Amino acid sequence: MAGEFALIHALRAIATDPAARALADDAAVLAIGGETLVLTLDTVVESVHYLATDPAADVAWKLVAVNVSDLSAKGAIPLGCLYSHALGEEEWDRAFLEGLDEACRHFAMPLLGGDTVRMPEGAPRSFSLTALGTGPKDCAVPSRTAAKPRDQVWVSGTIGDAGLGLAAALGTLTGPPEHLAALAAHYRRPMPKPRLGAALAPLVHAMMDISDGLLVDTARIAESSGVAIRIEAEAVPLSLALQAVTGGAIEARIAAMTAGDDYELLFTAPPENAVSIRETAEKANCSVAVIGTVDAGGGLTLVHQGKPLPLPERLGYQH
Ligand SMILES: Nc1ncnc2c1ncn2[C@@H]1O[C@H](COP(=O)(O)OP(=O)(O)O)[C@@H](O)[C@H]1O
Ligand SMILES: Cc1ncc(C[n+]2csc(CCOP(=O)(O)OP(=O)(O)O)c2C)c(N)n1
Ligand SMILES: [Mg+2]
Repeated sequence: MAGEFALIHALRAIATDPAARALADDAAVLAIGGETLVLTLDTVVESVHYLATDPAADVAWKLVAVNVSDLSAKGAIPLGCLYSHALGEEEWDRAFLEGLDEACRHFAMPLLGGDTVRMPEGAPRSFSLTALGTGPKDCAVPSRTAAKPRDQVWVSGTIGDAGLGLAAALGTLTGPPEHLAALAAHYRRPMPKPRLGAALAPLVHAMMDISDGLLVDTARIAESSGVAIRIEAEAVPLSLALQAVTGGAIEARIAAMTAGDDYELLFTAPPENAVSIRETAEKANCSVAVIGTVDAGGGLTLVHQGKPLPLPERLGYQH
């Protein structure tokens, strides 16, 4: 099979239960009695999702955070998690558990169980986590399929920090040490926002988290929803650290929009909800920005200072 896309396509014939959302969403959505259970599973693999040199506690944090990010995008509040641990060196494993404990406490997601295995000598390690959350009570669980013409496109936080943070962690980026440290922290310790996601759920049409890259994930909403989306490159929020290190020119913006590992929320909402969205974000102490618009039609277009900008060859990360 050619890769991630082909495999997931083939799996759709098996995962026909409506709760699977046709394997076209961030999480499964299972109605149980009057409640909605939201379920997701993400894995981190050495040398693919984290560096062997990353501190063990940060690897555990990332494992928890990438899963909480999927719950957040569905407006779900964490309920608990199960994880699978590949045994390693004793000290490293101990530090990993400290990070796991810290992250589970931070996101109020108790560890409920899991599994432990040993990989063959020398094999890279991987850690999987299944997160469960409770979906919103008074509205539908936001999907990738509900963007509508006239919607505004929004993102939370800033984009591209983790991508540069990887370069900082690899030592291939130069700049003021405090900025490099801030960028590396974005890479190692993503900060998803479950309270913001839950508060936004009633106000949005489509919502997902950005894991593979802003452009590719926006293209996924456009395709799933059967709409056209136009992104204004200059409206994409960039951190001061990213601007200071890169200068913030259009090439750096494009790199930020395609790097991935952001774990921010990407959502569309009707313009009449804009004031409530800004108030909601302020209450949650989070920043949000309008970066584009939804129209009838299909596909993704990029605009820079009013002029069309050709899409980069690579819109984001692909396995
Ligand atoms: N091995 C698998 N078995 C079943 N479903 C899968 C598998 N791999 C991916 N999926 C599903 O495919 C969809 C897209 O996957 P992915 O890109 O990993 O989602 P996300 O970015 O939200 O973590 C999701 O619905 C996910 O549950
Ligand atoms: C060592 C290393 N190289 C490259 C990356 C970049 N990267 C790897 S996977 C990924 C996308 C997110 O991972 P994925 O498994 O696709 O998560 P999902 O989309 O399922 O949430 C990115 C941006 C990284 N995080 N670490
Ligand atoms: Mg992915």
